[in-house]
Amino acid sequence: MINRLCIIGVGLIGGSVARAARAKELCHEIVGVDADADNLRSALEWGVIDVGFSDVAKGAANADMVMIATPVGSFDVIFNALKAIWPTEAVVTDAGSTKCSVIESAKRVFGEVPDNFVPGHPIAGAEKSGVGASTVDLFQGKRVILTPLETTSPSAVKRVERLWQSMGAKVYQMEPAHHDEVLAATSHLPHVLAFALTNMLGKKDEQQEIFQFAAGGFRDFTRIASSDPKMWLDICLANRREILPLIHQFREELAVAASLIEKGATDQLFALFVDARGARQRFLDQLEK
Ligand SMILES: NC(=O)C1=CN([C@@H]2O[C@H](COP(=O)(O)OP(=O)(O)OC[C@H]3O[C@@H](n4cnc5c(N)ncnc54)[C@H](O)[C@@H]3O)[C@@H](O)[C@H]2O)C=CC1
Ligand SMILES: O=C(O)C(=O)Cc1ccc(O)cc1
Repeated sequence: MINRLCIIGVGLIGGSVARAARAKELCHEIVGVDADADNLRSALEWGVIDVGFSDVAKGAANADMVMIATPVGSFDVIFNALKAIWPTEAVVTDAGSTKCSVIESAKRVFGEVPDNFVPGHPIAGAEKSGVGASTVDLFQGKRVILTPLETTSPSAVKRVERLWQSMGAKVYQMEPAHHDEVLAATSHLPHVLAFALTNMLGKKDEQQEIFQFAAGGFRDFTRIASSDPKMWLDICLANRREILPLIHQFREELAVAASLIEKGATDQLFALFVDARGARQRFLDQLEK
């Protein structure tokens, strides 16, 4: 049982952790920290958190579990604010979408990554943000990746693992660099593509009102372009090393498709669609495992 759970960033993810922790009775008290006064007020009013602070150090004082759920570009600021009161007896973890950048940030601020800091990432979320979008069951049946270092305390890892498991998630461990490589392909690249496509069509729409005639496929493909711009700015900058080569690779794949369409290369174009459908089916089959 956690006594005092401190959540820094009570948005979609932080708010959902708070709601799940409350519902599953995982802690006695939930302290929320948020830079956005309106968001913090809502979290208090709705009973998502018990106490609210705008000051990181005040909020984290005396907590035995701290979860950082702010955009990855804010981690230097958060770690610096925590430095003066770094809770050596507590476990500190995070939910950031990139892991090498978070670890680098900890190294910049502390010299080395504290052994009670467990980097983590729930592979669950939505295109919405803020505490108003948080739900009690966001992590139910979802995966969470922890990327501990060799120096990370095994008991701290266990406590974070148990926290996510208690919220219904399945926990995996990965090397931080491997995490960033995998997530660049399955999450970061698709978001960049959705933003780019929607942006391109948005410019056309000003002249042609094309969105009026968009079907379900457009909605499916572009849902994630409604995601928070600040969060995705931070992710793209933090993991640019992995994202950029994939964008170049995608360009080549698109050029192949364009050339096959141009040539009317029926068999090859058909094979490309068959291969893509097969790959997606393999992905769907894996989700059921
Ligand atoms: N949205 C998603 O689907 C997922 C997001 N993540 C990661 O989780 C983290 C949080 O994402 P969301 O909950 O979606 O964002 P959000 O925008 O819903 O919530 C973030 C909260 O952090 C607060 N905040 C920002 N900077 C702060 C600072 N310096 N001090 C205190 N509070 C600050 C904001 O006011 C906001 O309320 C990000 O690192 C994101 O990459 C991970 C998995 C899924
Ligand atoms: O909205 C969606 O489908 C997402 O893909 C949400 C998401 C966004 C960022 C992450 O790091 C993990 C999950």
